Amino acid sequence: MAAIRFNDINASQVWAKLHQHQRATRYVAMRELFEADPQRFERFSLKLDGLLLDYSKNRISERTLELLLELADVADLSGWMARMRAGERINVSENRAVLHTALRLPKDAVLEVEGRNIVADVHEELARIRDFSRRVRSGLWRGHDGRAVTDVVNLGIGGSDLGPLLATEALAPYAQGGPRLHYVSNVDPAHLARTLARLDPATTLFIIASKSFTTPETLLNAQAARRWFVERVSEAAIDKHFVAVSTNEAAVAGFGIDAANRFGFWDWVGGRYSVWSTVGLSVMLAVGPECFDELLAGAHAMDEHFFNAPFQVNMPVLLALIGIWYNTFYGAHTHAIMPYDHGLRRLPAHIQQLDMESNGKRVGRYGERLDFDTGPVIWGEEGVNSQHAFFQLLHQGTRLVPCDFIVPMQGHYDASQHQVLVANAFAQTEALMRGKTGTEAMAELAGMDGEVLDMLAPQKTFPGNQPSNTLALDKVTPHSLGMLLALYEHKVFVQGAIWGLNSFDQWGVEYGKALARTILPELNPGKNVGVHDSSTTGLISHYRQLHEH
Ligand SMILES: O=P(O)(O)OC[C@H]1O[C@H](O)[C@H](O)[C@@H](O)[C@@H]1O
Repeated sequence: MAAIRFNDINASQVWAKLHQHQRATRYVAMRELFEADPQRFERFSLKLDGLLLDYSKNRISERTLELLLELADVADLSGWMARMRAGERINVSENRAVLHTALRLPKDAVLEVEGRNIVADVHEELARIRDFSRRVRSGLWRGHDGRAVTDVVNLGIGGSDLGPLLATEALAPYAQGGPRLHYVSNVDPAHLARTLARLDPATTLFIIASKSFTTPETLLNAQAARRWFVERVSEAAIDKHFVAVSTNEAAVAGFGIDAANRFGFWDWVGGRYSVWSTVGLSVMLAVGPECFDELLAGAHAMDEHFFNAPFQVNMPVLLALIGIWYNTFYGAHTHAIMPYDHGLRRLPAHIQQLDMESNGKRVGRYGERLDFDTGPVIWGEEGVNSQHAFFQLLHQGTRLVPCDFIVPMQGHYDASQHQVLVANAFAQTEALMRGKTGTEAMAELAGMDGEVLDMLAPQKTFPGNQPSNTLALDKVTPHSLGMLLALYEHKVFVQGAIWGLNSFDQWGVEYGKALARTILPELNPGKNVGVHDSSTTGLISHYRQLHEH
């Protein structure tokens, strides 16, 4: 089928067919689909290495998938995949290639982009952070007074914080004597102050992680950390305690960091896709280069699967299509992510940035206004805790909330207690799917007085039909974590490609940066306040009044 040149995917026949199909099937209960087909799990699940994707608890049939796969063809998904993989400048608004997949290519691979084998560049920087990490972890790298590093503070925000923080926490069981890691992202001085209060400058290493090296939050924290260090030690010792990860060589030098202490990457790595680059230095320091290599290998295994598996057995493609089914055709506004693993508790935050910054767009890649809903609101919390917080709404609220359950089959700690975690996850997906009918609720209340029964039965009824995917990892290892994160990256890519938008810019965030710049000087008593709405003006003067006394 010929690809659509301009983004009128919603004018395609298959788009209309999907709407029609949704209208015709929307009242089908998943529990009936399971009853009618004992093979449903086998037909709607996939395995890849240590990862099982069960997507059978969705409001889908073979026909639904057939139509969704047709949609992927009409949107020229395979063309967009090939363009990304080859390094074409598909991030059109910033005129950049999108090559985070190149960061996990093995050393002997070759990827020529605009006349240069970028795999060699990638492995050169990787070798540098491996060498640095080994020296720090083994104690060869010493602070100004000869002591080894015990604590590392990563100063970064957004993609320069969330991915590394998540990976460090998820892989904590692999740390084996590495330094303690701390992540400071917020410009709220409390974040840095509380972290530094526990640290000894002589045994602390700071990583300033900023792709652009212009992000105000990170630079303010970096300057404050530098002041804290210089006051307690000396300017001359900075070289032993500050390193930077950035694409901006000049700004790093301007900050006073030696070229030997700068680890680079490239403009074709988006911030939210950068944990695989030298931005992952903090992860490598925490768990060691061998584990980091395994993380990369896991992501590469997912890349190979994504680029090569037929779409009907392709995990990221299926997750993306099912997401589009609810988002676009059911009008579901949100998507919840529940990791049943304490180490993965920051996964929802990472996916939130990955997905919402990538696909939170109302304009297509050609600049045209999109006439349909795009990226959903991503939210979530670690499993079990979330059951005691917001699952009530999932079970009995009025909203359709598609969910992902991420469940390791094996934990790193007490096995029998871990089993309770797994049982909870499975039980929730079952209950959300099955629900409890009015008749079932009545049967449970048998023997009760009629009026009480009429009042109670509806309240003890659960509509069910709440869809979920379960991602069952054998265990959270560097390899399976790499696979999991790459799976979500590609899911987001597929959705963006089908909706026809550029998943790789973030003008809304850039706009936010400019806004604070205007108001900051106006907060100072005596300074002119420009024209704002009465609310903003009122808030500014409220602040000033409090600071005048
Ligand atoms: O790494 P930096 O250049 O400091 O950017 C940090 C973050 O800044 C903004 O929030 C961008 O939208 C993110 O994508 C980016 O990860």
